[in-house]
Amino acid sequence: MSDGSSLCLPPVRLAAGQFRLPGSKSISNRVLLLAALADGVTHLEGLLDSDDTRVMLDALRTLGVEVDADAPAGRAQVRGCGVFPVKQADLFLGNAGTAFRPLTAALALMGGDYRLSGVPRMHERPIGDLVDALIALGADIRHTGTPGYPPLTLGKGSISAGRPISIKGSVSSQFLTALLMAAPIHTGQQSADLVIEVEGELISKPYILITLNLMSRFGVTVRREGWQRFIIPAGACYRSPGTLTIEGDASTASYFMALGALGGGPLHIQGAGANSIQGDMAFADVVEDMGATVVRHADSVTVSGVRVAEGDRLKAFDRDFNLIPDAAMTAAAMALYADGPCTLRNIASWRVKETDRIDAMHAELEKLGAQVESGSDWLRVHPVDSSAWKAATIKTYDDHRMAMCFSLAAFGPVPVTILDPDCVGKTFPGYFSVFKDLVQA
Ligand SMILES: O=C(O)C1=C[C@@H](OP(=O)(O)O)[C@@H](O)[C@H](O)C1
Ligand SMILES: C=C(OP(=O)(O)O)C(=O)O
Repeated sequence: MSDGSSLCLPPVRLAAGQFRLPGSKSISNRVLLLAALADGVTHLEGLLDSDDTRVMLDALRTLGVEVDADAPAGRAQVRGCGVFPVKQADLFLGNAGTAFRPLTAALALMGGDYRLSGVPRMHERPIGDLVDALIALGADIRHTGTPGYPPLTLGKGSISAGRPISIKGSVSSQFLTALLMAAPIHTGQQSADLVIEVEGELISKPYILITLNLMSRFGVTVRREGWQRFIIPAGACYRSPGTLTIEGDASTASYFMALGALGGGPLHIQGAGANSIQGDMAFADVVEDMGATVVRHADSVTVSGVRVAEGDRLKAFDRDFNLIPDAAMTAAAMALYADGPCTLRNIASWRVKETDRIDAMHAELEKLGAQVESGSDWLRVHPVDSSAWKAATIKTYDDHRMAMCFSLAAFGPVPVTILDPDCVGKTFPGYFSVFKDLVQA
């Protein structure tokens, strides 16, 4: 069905079965960097094998870190080296925010001649708040293209962290994550604590909890005062935890929770559950509120639901999605089958991700026959009556989540064609083959 550049999905009615999630992108890229900075060898299990982890692995190897990876098996062995031995490198980081932002901070604190670049869209994704915070600390960073955006050129700098570092958190939580993860490069040699203060609003907070959890697994416990102040103790430095198993990706789980909710289920999703450290597991509450039945196990979730292809409807919602911006896109696609208009609020960060996701969602949902409204930080989707569905060709804007979300349109009565389905490779190259195994006409 796929000719490489498009994939036509015929209408489906049912979804059931079981499936193991690929490793979490957020955890994989964090632990690769933490392991590279730590003292000792770290054995990683369950590592995600995708575009985003590949650019991180390639960058670490280029920087002289010894990494022995069996990517398809999800295993890697990383020999940590504290400060990277290669002092001059040109790093290509694709469109991986979880590689670009933390590596910028780590390399800026280490000092060296580095150039960091990505795909054209990465050069439209802001990084100015992080760069300003690092420059205030004494780092030498220049924007070689548009001010405030990659590509970046890093130099030696002269780091002095006597005063609290201030970082804005209203554009991306990854800036605070980057400073937190890099901080021990500096604190390791200092006799004073390092204080990071968040200036103004902080979005996507659960990702900060992932960062703090993983830092503590590598021996660095950060003191947190609400969401305003983070204190990294003097002398803090990373130590390998030995072996670390990465849980399944909770954002990816959202597509399968949606499948169970729309296609009857039961759909048993293995690899992340009630014990997960990922905020996106809260998407289980969203599908439950829409009328699905969710059973939460320690590291799996089972979702059963209605059969929208037979005319059943999900309950409409009006909610704030700031804490789960990635899984929120899945809710926007599920809104096609709701019993009233669904409103997603507080999602301004969508505009600076893989594409402008508010505009992209708006345009593509309309092609299916939905009435859609949107504003600077919100989106409202009106459900589609079965007679109003249009067989559409969906643009995916090189955004893996657009492609995965729009597979859910296959529960409508007409075929849906997904352009460039391979863009799912950013986080889940095998998505469409698993999708086809779990659905039935
Ligand atoms: O830290 C992370 O792993 C992430 C943080 C979120 O970004 P923002 O903080 O920019 O919302 C999320 O959208 C991204 O996919 C992964
Ligand atoms: C926003 C995303 O990615 P990134 O880590 O590149 O920010 C995402 O995966 O939805």
